[in-house]
Amino acid sequence: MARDIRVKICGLRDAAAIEAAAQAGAAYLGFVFFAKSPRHLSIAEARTLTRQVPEGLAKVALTVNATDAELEAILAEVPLDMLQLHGKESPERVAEVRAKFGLPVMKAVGVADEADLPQLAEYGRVADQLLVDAKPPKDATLPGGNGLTFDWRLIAGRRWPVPWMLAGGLTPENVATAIQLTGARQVDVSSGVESAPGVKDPARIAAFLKAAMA
Ligand SMILES: O=C(O)c1ccccc1NCC(=O)[C@H](O)[C@H](O)COP(=O)(O)O
Repeated sequence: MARDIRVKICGLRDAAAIEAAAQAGAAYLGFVFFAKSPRHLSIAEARTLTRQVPEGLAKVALTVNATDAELEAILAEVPLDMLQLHGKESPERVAEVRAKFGLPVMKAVGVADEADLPQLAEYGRVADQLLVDAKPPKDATLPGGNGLTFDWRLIAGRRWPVPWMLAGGLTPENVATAIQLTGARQVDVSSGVESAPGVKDPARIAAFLKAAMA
């Protein structure tokens, strides 16, 4: 029987990948606004690309410590359904962005060990959703999209007051095990469905969705 799992494909940069994700049943598409990322889109590129997203898929803007002015500039041009805050935004900043911009906010929290878990409860009080991601290494250039997993047993059976999504090093090969171990109802992937950094592979996108939902 098919599982009712909602999948987010993050870091989309081309129409073929959007089509593959939509056809295979993705629920969310992520667009990265972070200049250091190989998945970065300019506002003009994002405006063009988001026009190709079929009705019903949630378009998520991923930002890192963005200022109000940066968020305003994105939202003035690009039709979006959710903001993903993937930097060091405090719980107060999450609440402020949510109130100011009127969109649901998903806060990413990096997990490496037990000590990282209280943050999830804290952000769960102010965000609409949580992205439970692998913590980036100290010397990483990117705060996410690094293709690293964390010990899924750390969050097995844990629940937070808002919906949450599992991320970090997921692939078509390991996503079913990750879902089984953690009880996640939503999963997110970026580098695990790429053929090179920033280059999405439509076949791997389809395989990921199939494995997540099987
Ligand atoms: O993907 C990026 O380039 C990125 C850049 C800056 C901040 C966050 C970024 N990605 C965040 C995501 O939501 C990824 O999908 C998530 O971290 C999982 O990535 P991966 O381990 O590559 O599947």
